[in-house]
Amino acid sequence: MGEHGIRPAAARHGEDGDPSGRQAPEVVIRVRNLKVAFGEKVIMDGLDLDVMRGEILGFVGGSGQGKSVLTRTILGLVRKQRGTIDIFGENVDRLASQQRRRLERRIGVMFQQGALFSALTVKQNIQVPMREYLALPPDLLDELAMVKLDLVGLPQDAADKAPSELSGGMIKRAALARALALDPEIVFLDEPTSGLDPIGAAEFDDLIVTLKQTLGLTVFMVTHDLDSLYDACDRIAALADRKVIAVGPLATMLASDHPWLKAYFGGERAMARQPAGEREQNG
Ligand SMILES: Nc1ncnc2c1ncn2[C@@H]1O[C@H](COP(=O)(O)OP(=O)(O)OP(=O)(O)O)[C@@H](O)[C@H]1O
Repeated sequence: MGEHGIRPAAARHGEDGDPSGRQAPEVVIRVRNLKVAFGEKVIMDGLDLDVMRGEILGFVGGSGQGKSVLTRTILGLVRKQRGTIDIFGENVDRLASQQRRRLERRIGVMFQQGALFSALTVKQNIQVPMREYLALPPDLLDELAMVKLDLVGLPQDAADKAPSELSGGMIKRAALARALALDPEIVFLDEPTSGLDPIGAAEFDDLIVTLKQTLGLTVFMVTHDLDSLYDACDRIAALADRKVIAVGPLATMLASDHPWLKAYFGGERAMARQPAGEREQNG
């Protein structure tokens, strides 16, 4: 265990003892037997989920099933009734406030619709987490914000614009830049491509895949977007009946007998995405 209770990345490598040199995939988020309820209304009960380092996990489920609630529970924004949540191998309930703060720095979040502060410029928005967690002089903060803009493919002149002056796609990118402000290891994206046209959505998916490949980012992405599930996600987890009912690569979803998954991945839009051979097998 590291000095502060959260192990540094280097210490995690080479400790699984596989003589072939292969490492077992590292679980960075482990949720077990989770129960969340609002009063009498139980949203999830007995929910288990693992998120692996370096993967893009797509999280799907019908509207109102609790995808956002699960995200917010993992982030510590919603109280759970039961269960454990380990992040980077640490039970989040046992973290002292200093450790909790260090953990927060390792996680970036992009809420639905971008949720930028409308009174701040793009640059100031990106600097919000930096100001909260880093004590850096203003010129260095400016430089860092420019690096983040570049990372998400926004032009430098977007820095001094207000969110209201940006297109939908640019807002998403600015929000992603803010989520990446502290060089997190995990990012949570809540419906990142909603409201984008298909080309903008595909470009955003490509960006996420590139960031995963270049930064080794782990991505937890709540999405309804079939294209993202097909093109960007390494694995998919499906929420229904208050639990994760299936988790695995796309093939696992396509092979599932669960009625919701059959309807979702076997619907007309989904079938149009599949190559003819797969369509026959799954139809
Ligand atoms: N703070 C809260 N108090 C009471 N009920 C809540 C609260 N937050 C969420 N809920 C309820 O929890 C359920 C799950 O909501 P959630 O937003 O997680 O669904 P979702 O799967 O993300 O849906 P969508 O795909 O439509 O965004 C809903 O019935 C919602 O009304």
